[in-house]
Amino acid sequence: MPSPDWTCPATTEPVDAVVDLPGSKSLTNRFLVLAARASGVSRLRSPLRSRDTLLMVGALRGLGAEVEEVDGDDWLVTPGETQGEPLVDCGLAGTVMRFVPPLAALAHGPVHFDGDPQARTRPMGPALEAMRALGVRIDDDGRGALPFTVRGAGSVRGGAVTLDASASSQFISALLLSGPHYDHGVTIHHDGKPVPSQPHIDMTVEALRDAGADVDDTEPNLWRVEPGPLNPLDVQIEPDLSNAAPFLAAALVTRGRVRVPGWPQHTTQAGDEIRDILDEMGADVSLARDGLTVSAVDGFGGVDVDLHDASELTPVVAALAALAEGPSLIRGVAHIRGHETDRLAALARELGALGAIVTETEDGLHITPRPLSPTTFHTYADHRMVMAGAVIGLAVPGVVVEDVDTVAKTLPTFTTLWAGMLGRHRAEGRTA
Ligand SMILES: O=C(O)C1=C[C@@H](OP(=O)(O)O)[C@@H](O)[C@H](O)C1
Ligand SMILES: C=C(OP(=O)(O)O)C(=O)O
Repeated sequence: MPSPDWTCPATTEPVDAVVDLPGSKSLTNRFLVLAARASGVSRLRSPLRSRDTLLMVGALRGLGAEVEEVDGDDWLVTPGETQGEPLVDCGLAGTVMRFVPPLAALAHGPVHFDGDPQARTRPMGPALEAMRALGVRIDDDGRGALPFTVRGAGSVRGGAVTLDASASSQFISALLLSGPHYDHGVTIHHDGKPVPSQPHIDMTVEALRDAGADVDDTEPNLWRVEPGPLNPLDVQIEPDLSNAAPFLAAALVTRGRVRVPGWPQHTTQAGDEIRDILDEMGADVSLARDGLTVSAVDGFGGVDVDLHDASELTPVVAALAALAEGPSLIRGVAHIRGHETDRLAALARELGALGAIVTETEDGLHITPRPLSPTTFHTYADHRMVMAGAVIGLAVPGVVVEDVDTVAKTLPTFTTLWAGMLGRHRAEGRTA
């Protein structure tokens, strides 16, 4: 059932706000997976609580781990053995549908996987084939997608495998995260068009090393993780930088100022690229000890940007592009047709309906701004479409974002934070 529509708050005032963002989805879900089979109890400090991370918690509990809330803000993760025949609900979470099956292969018995209707069309084929090549039995209906059953045999041979990860970096991250538990570890060779989202693979490698794993990523398109136990973790989760993007974009749209405290000086989060993009569009961007501050006094221009490494940013950058003073070209993101929805088609349709001239290219979008008129902004179960609609709605009074709660995939508090940023401390505008 779709959730309520949301009339986006518009403003003619410059925003001047400090926005505290909850933790990173990608970091939270990696550390959860590593902790679920570590050699002791791990502590995740300030993890993200959102649909994707709670689905991950549910999946790992199904596989026998305990996840317990402590001190109001942290999670303690205690590894355990799988009981029964769990059904893992992946929702629409790429991290759950890709990261959990290689772990489930270590269970003693079958583990079933399914998810939202849209999840059944997200690419999984190369990941399933690679697992089979490493010795895992999987039953599926031959489409290379959810639903499927992993027939856990208590151990996995592992070893070397070649796969095409051009549809998603998560295929590589998934095998690496469970590889230390395989008899021969895992050596992954990518063969195909360039792998997207390199920072997310770097994040996986760094998280594995935090847990004491021996990983070799020195050669392009080749990754090796040695077999061996993982140490328990005690980690502070960074704020989610991709979720920060719409708030920072608001500084440009309103000619205001937004600060996000806790912005890391060093990070593997792909969302960090938003700093360069906003700078190129004409914002003042400064990273200091008190966080990242973005401000703007004048209008802002379009960009020509390759988002292959940071494709999560596409919806918000496209929304900004539709409000910019010149045309933009977003390149390198053909694979986001397989994200929560076909994001290129969705953005072309929705920004086009508002009045922008948007052309889909083979690997991106060409956006020419035009005066925009309010309409219903459809979101296609995509949290980042909600964020894109909100950015447009700041400058175009009357934009209605459909199914707003879909944003809970990574940021359940989005509308509250948005209202707070605008100095209106309640989730405004619900019409149903
Ligand atoms: O590993 C991760 O946490 C992610 C990797 C990326 O996936 P793709 O490589 O499929 O784009 C990114 O877009 C997604 O939001 C999160
Ligand atoms: C693509 C995304 O998510 P997922 O982890 O489900 O792939 C995203 O958050 O933009």
